[in-house]
Amino acid sequence: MENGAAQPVIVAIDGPSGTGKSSTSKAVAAQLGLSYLDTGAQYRAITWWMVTNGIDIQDPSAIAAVAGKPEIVSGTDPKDPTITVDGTDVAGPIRGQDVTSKVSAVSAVPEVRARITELQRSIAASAVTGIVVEGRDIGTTVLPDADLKIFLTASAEARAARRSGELKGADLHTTREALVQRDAADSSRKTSPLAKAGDAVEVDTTELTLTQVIECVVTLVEEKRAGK
Ligand SMILES: Nc1ncnc2c1ncn2[C@@H]1O[C@H](COP(=O)(O)OP(=O)(O)OP(=O)(O)O)[C@@H](O)[C@H]1O
Ligand SMILES: Nc1ccn([C@H]2C[C@H](O)[C@@H](COP(=O)(O)O)O2)c(=O)n1
Repeated sequence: MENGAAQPVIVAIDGPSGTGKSSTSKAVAAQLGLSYLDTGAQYRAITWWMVTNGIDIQDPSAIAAVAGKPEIVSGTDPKDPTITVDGTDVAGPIRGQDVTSKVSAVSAVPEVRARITELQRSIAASAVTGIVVEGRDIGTTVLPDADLKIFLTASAEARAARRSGELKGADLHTTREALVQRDAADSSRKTSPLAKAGDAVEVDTTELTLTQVIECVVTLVEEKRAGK
C-alpha cells in the first residue's frame, strides 16, 4: 500500500473437534493484533435457539423454515470473544451437552449454512487489520481466497484426553466416541463438509504443546505477510 499500512490478512483455521483450533486461533489473533471469529459458536448459537424454541431437530425442513429468524451477533476481540442470540448472552449454554449433541444435525441443513456463511463473510470483510476465522469449512467454502489456510489434526486419543481434562474427569472412552461420531457427521454431510482445502498447510498437533502450535502458526502468518 502507498501509505505503508499493512493489508488486512485473512487466516482460515479448520480441523476436527479438539485439535486446538479455538485456543490457537485466539492466541494467534491476540499476538498479531487481528480479530477472531469462532464459527462453531455461531452454529452452536443457532442450535441453542432451535432447542429453546422447541424446533424438531430431526426435521430438516422445520429447521430450514426458521433458519433466518434468530439474530446472531459475534464479538471478535480475541481476548473477549462474545456471542449473543436476539440480545441474550449464550456463551455458557452453547457449550452444554444438549447443544453439543445436536449441533451437527442443525449445521448440516443447507439453509442454516447459507445464513451463517453470509454472516461469516460479512464479519471477515469488515475486519480492519485482518481476522483469524476457525471452523470446519472456512478454507474450502467460506473464505476460499484466504491468505493462509491451516488444517489442524491430532489423534482421536490426544483429542479425547484434552477434552476429558476440560470436562473434569469425564470418561475417556465415552469422550473419544462422541468426538469421533461428531467428526463423522460433520465430514459426511452434503453441504460444506469438514474438509482440508487443497492449498491448506496441515499441522499435526498430537505431539506438540499448545505453545508450539501457536508459534508455528504465527510464523506461517508472518512469512505470508513478508511475501515468502
Ligand atoms: N497442542 C495441544 N496440546 C495440549 N492441549 C491442547 C493443545 N491444543 C489445544 N489443547 C487443549 O485441548 C482442548 C481443546 O482445544 P480447543 O477448544 O482449542 O479445540 P478445538 O479444535 O477448537 O475444538 P472444538 O472444535 O471442539 O471447539 C482445550 O482444553 C485446549 O487447551
Ligand atoms: N465452520 C463450521 C464450524 C462448526 N460447524 C459445526 C460442526 C461442529 O460439530 C459444530 C460445533 O463446532 P465447535 O464449537 O466444536 O468448533 O459446529 C460447522 O459445521 N462449520
